Amino acid sequence: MSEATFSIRNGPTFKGISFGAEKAVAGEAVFTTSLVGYPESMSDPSYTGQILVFTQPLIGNYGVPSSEARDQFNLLRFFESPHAHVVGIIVAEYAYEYSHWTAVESLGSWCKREGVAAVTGVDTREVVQYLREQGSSLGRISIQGQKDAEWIDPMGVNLVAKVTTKHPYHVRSAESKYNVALIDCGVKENIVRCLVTRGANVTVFPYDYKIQNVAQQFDGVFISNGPGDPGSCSTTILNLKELLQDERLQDLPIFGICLGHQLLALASGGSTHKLKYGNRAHNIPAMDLTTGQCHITSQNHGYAVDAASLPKDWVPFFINLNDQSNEGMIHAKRPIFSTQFHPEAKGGPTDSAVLFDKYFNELQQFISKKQSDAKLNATSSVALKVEELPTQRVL
Ligand SMILES: NC(=O)CC[C@H](N)C(=O)O
Repeated sequence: MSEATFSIRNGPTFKGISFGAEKAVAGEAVFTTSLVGYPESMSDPSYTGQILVFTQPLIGNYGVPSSEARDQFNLLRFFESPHAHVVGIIVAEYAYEYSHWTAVESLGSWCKREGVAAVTGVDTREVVQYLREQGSSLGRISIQGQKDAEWIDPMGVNLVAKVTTKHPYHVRSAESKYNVALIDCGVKENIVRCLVTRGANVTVFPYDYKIQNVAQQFDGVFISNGPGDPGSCSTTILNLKELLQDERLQDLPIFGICLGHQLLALASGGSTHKLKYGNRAHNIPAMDLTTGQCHITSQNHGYAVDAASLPKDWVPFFINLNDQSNEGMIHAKRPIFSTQFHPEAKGGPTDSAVLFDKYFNELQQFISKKQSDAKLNATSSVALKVEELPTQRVL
């Protein structure tokens, strides 16, 4: 066990003990107030390049489940992607002893295998007070006796290109009632699961795939979560712009989550901005502006859509009841909507799973319309043989 320090650029330094990979790392320091779900958060590709500070003081007490176990759809049973994406974690008290029926190893041993630096013994209350005042900052973890890592701002890097599947893959549902094209900007496994368990075969495409060329083969398009600044995803934004403008696809259902929401807003002519310190928690209240109902939501984002920038025909769908930031948008005439929060949860509450049901109602209506409308039955410009694709993400 080595001594380690966590430093914030132009800010304080905290001394602690390393319990993960003994490796000097640097990234953006952000905090989450979620109480559980560290395997899910750390394997969520949206955290790529970040040092995650947990405000929950005791972390590691239920160990880490198998990162290989898969369900009947060949999806990872316990993780949101096959690997950890945070570069480091900071905790107040690491639980060296762990116990849970799903645990196969300790958090420390998983961090070591995954190359994630981990520091315990830090006053995380003080870290968060600093980050709340100063805003998200660059951070680094140093290990005694090792050279420090250079400061890195991951937001200046095309992180989506790092985490997207390298080739299209196909996940088959039991019923095969619908066919959904998913744009993978760093998709969480449970988003794919929420689609296949409702009867959709899901074809997952790399983030820069010309989705507009194959969209006619599908009953709906889905845009995933993902890391980094939405503004740096220009290829996806251009593809989405063409998709939205295609006359033949005006009835195509589209659903976007988190980065997917931000990209849809940018492709429609709206704008985004960086929040002071972001929203990362599993209990953030978001109000549905169409019903007045409040959903308790799972969140992990540093950017937000400017509601006032939304062009004509788009209306805010949800609003954050803590900071009043935009939490979603809905098209006034077309079956398109998106949310900043995570209706798929993992971790977090499932209050908003109903939004997947809304999407599936729209897929069903689209299929019925296609059957009675010859124009929409036009064949796609690129014939894609989904049966020949691999069945899991290509790293
Ligand atoms: N979870 C996400 O998709 C995050 C979106 C984006 N990277 C942000 O930080 O705002």
